[in-house]
Amino acid sequence: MIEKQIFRDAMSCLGAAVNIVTTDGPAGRAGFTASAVCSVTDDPPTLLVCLNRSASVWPIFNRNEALCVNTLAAGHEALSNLFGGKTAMTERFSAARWRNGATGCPQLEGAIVSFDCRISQVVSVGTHDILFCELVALERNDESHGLVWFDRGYHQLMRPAC
Ligand SMILES: NC(=O)c1ccc[n+]([C@@H]2O[C@H](COP(=O)([O-])OP(=O)(O)OC[C@H]3O[C@@H](n4cnc5c(N)ncnc54)[C@H](O)[C@@H]3O)[C@@H](O)[C@H]2O)c1
Ligand SMILES: Cc1cc2c(cc1C)N(C[C@H](O)[C@H](O)[C@H](O)COP(=O)(O)O)c1[nH]c(=O)[nH]c(=O)c1N2
Repeated sequence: MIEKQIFRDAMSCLGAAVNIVTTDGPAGRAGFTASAVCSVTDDPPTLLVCLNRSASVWPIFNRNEALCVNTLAAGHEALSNLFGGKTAMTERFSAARWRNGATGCPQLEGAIVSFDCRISQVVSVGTHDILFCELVALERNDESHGLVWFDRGYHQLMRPAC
């Protein structure tokens, strides 16, 4: 069996977009930073998000049946740290501007793209739940530069034309 630390060190070699995943609904509002997000199928358009069941936000996502994946732009590093740390939910949300999407989940103003989704299926694997998320609506912002989590740090990605 490969040790956990060896696995994490190897996974740190995979660059990934950084996202703030939000929810709102009967259990209230919550959000956390996630790099474990990817496309599953385009028919129906579906993403997946991996959420640690020990996270404080887990019961809230588990009860609400919707979420929004807000992909962060260059300049969002501090916001990402806030949603990735042990900070109070009011402090996390007061650090940025939000609007409500079609599902009622908070959409981050200035996100590169926001995927507003209904959670269609949940599969538990080890410590995490895989949330399969069917797209309801999306909002794009084609002007901002990108942000990637690679080698345990943030890296800005510039658009070619800028
Ligand atoms: N998938 C995740 O749950 C995940 C992903 C990235 C970061 N994080 C958390 O953010 C913090 C900082 O992470 P880091 O990248 O600086 O260093 P790290 O050594 O904790 O993680 C390195 C890489 O391993 C993977 N990873 C980390 N924790 C994991 C987990 N519990 N389950 C599955 N994969 C995991 C991720 O790809 C991560 O980028 C840590 O607390 C980490 O647990 C969690
Ligand atoms: C860059 C980066 C990327 C991720 C994370 C952190 C950071 C900094 N975290 C951890 C997650 O954001 C963190 O556990 C919670 O925000 C902490 O919440 P509580 O303090 O338990 O509310 C995280 N957690 C998770 O379950 N899935 C993920 O994909 C990621 N990815």
